[in-house]
Amino acid sequence: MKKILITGSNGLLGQKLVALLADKATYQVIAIAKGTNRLQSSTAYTYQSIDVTDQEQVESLIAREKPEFVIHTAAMTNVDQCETQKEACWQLNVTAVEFLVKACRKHHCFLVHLSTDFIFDGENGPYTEEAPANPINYYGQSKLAAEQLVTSSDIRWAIIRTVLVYGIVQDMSRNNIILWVKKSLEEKKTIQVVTDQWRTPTLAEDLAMGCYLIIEQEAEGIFNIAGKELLSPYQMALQTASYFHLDASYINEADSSTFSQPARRPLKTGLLINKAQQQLQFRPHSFTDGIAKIAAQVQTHSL
Ligand SMILES: NC(=O)C1=CN([C@@H]2O[C@H](COP(=O)(O)OP(=O)(O)OC[C@H]3O[C@@H](n4cnc5c(N)ncnc54)[C@H](OP(=O)(O)O)[C@@H]3O)[C@@H](O)[C@H]2O)C=CC1
Ligand SMILES: Cc1cn([C@H]2C[C@H](O)[C@@H](COP(=O)(O)OP(=O)(O)O[C@H]3O[C@@H](C)C(=O)[C@@H](O)[C@H]3O)O2)c(=O)[nH]c1=O
Repeated sequence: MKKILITGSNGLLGQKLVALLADKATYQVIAIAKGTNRLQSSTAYTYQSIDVTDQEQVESLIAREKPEFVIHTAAMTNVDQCETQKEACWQLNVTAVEFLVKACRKHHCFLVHLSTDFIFDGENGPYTEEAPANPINYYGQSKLAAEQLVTSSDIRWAIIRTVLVYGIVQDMSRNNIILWVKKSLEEKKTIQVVTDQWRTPTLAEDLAMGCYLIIEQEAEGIFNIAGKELLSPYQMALQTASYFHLDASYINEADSSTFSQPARRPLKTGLLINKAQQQLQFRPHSFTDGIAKIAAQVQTHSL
């Protein structure tokens, strides 16, 4: 039985990962998050409240548990908040990674680190794993700095880059496009949705599966794990309306330049997943099948 430690277990990916791995007889799961456990209770994993920005807590946790694998999902994922609270963003997105790398080095853990398409400037996506990074906002800068800490270390590591993750879990840390569009249209609220940004949206379950394939194969290096369709948020909104039979006339086309957000967003990102498809046999759902998967879960979660 292999011990696996998952940080950020209250988050969207964290909850999906614990659900996926706790069911496997070959893994012993330790879920880590700040504060109280928001996952449904189960005997198939243990939970510990740990602040990953506290070096002492990180070091003693890894020393005590000595996991074979650490999957690090915890991060400040509110891109505008990263822009306005730079110090807190750096602490969580970079300094915590430094603590984890040090502890993994000392205790010989394989680190799987989660990263993002926002390390790119969005000038010529979709991107391969080799494309040169050039972040245009602070969140992207922090995630790139964290990648550099991992890649320059001599531990065993994998970096998973992903894009616009959507899904549904208990007490969500952040909203995502499908839930936001669905709720807005149900409430007959008009929404402005951009036509000039491009992403390969990623179903949270597919991302969790990508993490699982990496640890199963102990695959080292950088892997793009994302959906297979390049879509604009406007197209995603239309598909969501159509799936749930909601009135799409509440969806207005918008241009990114009309938005006044603290953080700039890269226009055309998206990640190419050929490497993961070939090397890991990663097979993501289509966007429509992803919406269907959420629809089947909506009733069991309080939004
Ligand atoms: N969501 C997306 O669209 C994308 C995400 N990613 C990356 O994927 C990873 C997972 O993202 P996702 O699951 O969506 O993110 P979430 O925001 O859903 O989850 C992040 C979790 O980290 C927890 N956390 C915050 N601070 C600390 C801390 N000091 N110690 C321990 N845990 C903490 C949060 O807790 P709390 O809930 O209490 O705030 C939250 O549950 C991240 O690294 C992110 O950068 C990459 C591309 C796209
Ligand atoms: C709120 C809003 C968003 N959108 C679009 C823009 C954007 O492409 C998409 C999602 O918007 P958000 O502001 O929620 O998400 P955003 O912060 O752009 O999402 C990012 O999050 C971080 C964590 C990542 O790592 C990235 O991969 C990326 O997905 O929806 C609109 O068109 N209209 C709106 O009113």
